[in-house]
Amino acid sequence: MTTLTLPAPAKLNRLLHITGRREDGYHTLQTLFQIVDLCDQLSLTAREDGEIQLVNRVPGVADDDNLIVRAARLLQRASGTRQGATLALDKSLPMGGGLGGGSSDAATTLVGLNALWQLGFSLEELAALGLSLGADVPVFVHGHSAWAEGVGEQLTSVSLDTPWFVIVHPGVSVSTAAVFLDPQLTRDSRPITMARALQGGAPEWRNDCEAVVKRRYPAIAEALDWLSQHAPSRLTGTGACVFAAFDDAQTAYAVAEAAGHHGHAWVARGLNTSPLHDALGC
Ligand SMILES: C[C@](O)(CO)[C@H](O)COP(=O)(O)OP(=O)(O)OC[C@H]1O[C@@H](n2ccc(N)nc2=O)[C@H](O)[C@@H]1O
Ligand SMILES: Nc1ncnc2c1ncn2[C@@H]1O[C@H](COP(=O)(O)OP(=O)(O)OP(=O)(O)O)[C@@H](O)[C@H]1O
Repeated sequence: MTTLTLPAPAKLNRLLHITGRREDGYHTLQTLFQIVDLCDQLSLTAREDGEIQLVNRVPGVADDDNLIVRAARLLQRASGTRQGATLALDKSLPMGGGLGGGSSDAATTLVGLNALWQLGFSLEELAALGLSLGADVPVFVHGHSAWAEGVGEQLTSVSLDTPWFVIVHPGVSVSTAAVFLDPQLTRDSRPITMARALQGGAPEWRNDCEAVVKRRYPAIAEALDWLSQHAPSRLTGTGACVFAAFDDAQTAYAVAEAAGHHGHAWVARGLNTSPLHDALGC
C-alpha cells in the first residue's frame, strides 16, 4: 500500500488591493502571496476500489463539502481514473483565518494524488482545475511566492524577503463572502505594476479589506493595533489573522509570547518555494 504524507502550507497576503468587481460578483485583485512554513499535514493512501474515504472529520464541515474530498473527486472525474484514496488530514491552520488553509489542503490533494495515481497532469492543469474549488487554490498548486492578478489565478513567480512572521489569530472567524459583499469595501484601487508592488513599503503594502474587517470585528482591530506597536502590521486575506515581519527569530518569539489575550499566536518563516513541492521534487 502506498501512502504519501505531505504538507499543506499557509499563505500570507503581503499586500492586497481590490481593483474591481466582475459581472459574476467576484472581485478582481492584486496581491503578493507568500507561502510560510506553518502547515496542515495530509496523508494520501491509494485504494483500488475507487472510493474516496475521509479518515477524520473537520468540525463543522460535512464530509462531502470538505475541500480535500471535493478535490479528490474532481481529479477522479477529470482523469477518468478508477483509483480511489483514503485521506487523513491533520489540521493545524485555523479555518476562516485568511491563511488559505482549506485551499492549501485542496491543492495538496490535487498535487499529491496526481503523483500517487501517476496521472501526469501539469501544475498549470491542476491549478486550472483547483480554481473551481477556491480562488486561493492555484497559488498553492503553483507552489511559489507570487504576484497575482485576476481573482488570484494569474500568477507570476517572485522572490520575496523571508522574515520571521508573527501571526495572531484573534479567535473570530471571518466570512470572506460577507466582507466582499460589504458596501463600504474599497473596490476601486488603481492597478499598480508588479515592479512597484515589489518595491515594498507604504502606501502600497496595505490590505484594502482592513477597514471593513476592523469595523465588523473589533477583536481584529484590537489585535492589529497591538501588533502595530511592535512592527508594521496587516491583515491577511479577509482575516481573521493579522501579521507582522521581524528580522530575527528571537524578537518574533518574544512578540508572539506577549500576544497573550489578543489570541493564539504563531511564529512562521516566510518561504519562496512550497514545502509541498520540495517534498515531491516538482
Ligand atoms: C481574499 C483572498 O483570501 C486573497 O488571497 C482570496 O481571494 C479569497 O479566496 P477564497 O477564500 O478561496 O475565496 P472563495 O472560496 O473562492 O470565495 C468566497 C466568496 O468570496 C467572494 N470573493 C472571493 C474572492 C474574490 N476574488 N472575490 C470575491 O468576491 C465571493 O463572494 C465568494 O463566494
Ligand atoms: N479541509 C478544509 N479545511 C478548512 N476549511 C474547509 C475545508 N474544507 C472546507 N472548508 C470550508 O472552507 C472555509 C474556508 O476555510 P479556509 O481555512 O480556507 O479559510 P481562510 O483561511 O479564510 O481562506 P482564505 O484566505 O482563502 O479566505 C471554512 O470555513 C470551511 O467551511
